[in-house]
Amino acid sequence: MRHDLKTSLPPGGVDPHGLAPFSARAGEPSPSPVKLDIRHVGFRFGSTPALHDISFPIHANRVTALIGPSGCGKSTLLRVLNRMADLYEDQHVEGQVLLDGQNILAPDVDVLTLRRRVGMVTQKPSPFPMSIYDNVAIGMRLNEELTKVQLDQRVEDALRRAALWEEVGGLLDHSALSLSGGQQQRLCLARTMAVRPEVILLDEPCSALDPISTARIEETMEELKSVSTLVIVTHNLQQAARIADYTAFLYLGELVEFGATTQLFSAPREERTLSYISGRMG
Ligand SMILES: Nc1ncnc2c1ncn2[C@@H]1O[C@H](COP(=O)(O)OP(=O)(O)OP(=O)(O)O)[C@@H](O)[C@H]1O
Repeated sequence: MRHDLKTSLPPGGVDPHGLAPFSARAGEPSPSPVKLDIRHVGFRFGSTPALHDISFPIHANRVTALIGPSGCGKSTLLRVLNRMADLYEDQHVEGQVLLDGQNILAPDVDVLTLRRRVGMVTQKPSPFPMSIYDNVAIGMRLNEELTKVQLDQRVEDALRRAALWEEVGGLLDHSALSLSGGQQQRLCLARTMAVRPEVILLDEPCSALDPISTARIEETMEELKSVSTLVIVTHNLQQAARIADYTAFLYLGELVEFGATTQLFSAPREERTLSYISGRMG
């Protein structure tokens, strides 16, 4: 059942800690085509269901946030979007995900090509056991013909966008495994951005970052929108309200509500969304 909850929230939405209203983005996002169309997606680990009949659009050159309590299926849905979920044993997926109109869940899709178009930054950083430079350069070396100068420039650009250049610019030949957890997280972000995917999936990309690095990554996401489509899983509702154009709220594997972030945080249509964003659930 739908409720009009408009009158129960302050303008801009509520803070789960009761500190201040969310500083939600102003106004509705301007229209843009659908890049990924999620249609009736279901997912099971063996006989255990994790996603039920999820349908919503991911708009091109916009940021879409996936929010919801722990275990509601956010990461699983993200992994379906570039077929990383294929790597689970005994997994069952149903429905369709159309990327520019083509169903990426079809069995004949080349997943390596798909993952070049739809890149992912996982929740747990996974740097390769090689130098910092090679970690960022590896995807470009495999996919593009670049001169050394071009490669150096792209590595620097990706590390700058990931707010890591100032810390590692002089240590590019050091092992990536010598970096701290937060630095490794930013390195993996640089590695994904360096190959310029059309869609970037980010699973809690700021979970190990300090506020300054978080702010820089949020600026980068804003910049990346001109060339990419972004989907971000975040537990930080303030962050979703700040950076996302659209937000999807999942609960127990179901999509409860999808809409423009401004609307979802200031005038949620569903009682469960209100409970979650006001800190009464989750
Ligand atoms: N490899 C797996 N095998 C079996 N069940 C799994 C597996 N991975 C996740 N699950 C289950 O699927 C459901 C969704 O998990 P998922 O990691 O997608 O949730 P989430 O919303 O991303 O959680 P969190 O916010 O804690 O990261 C949970 O019930 C989880 O226990």
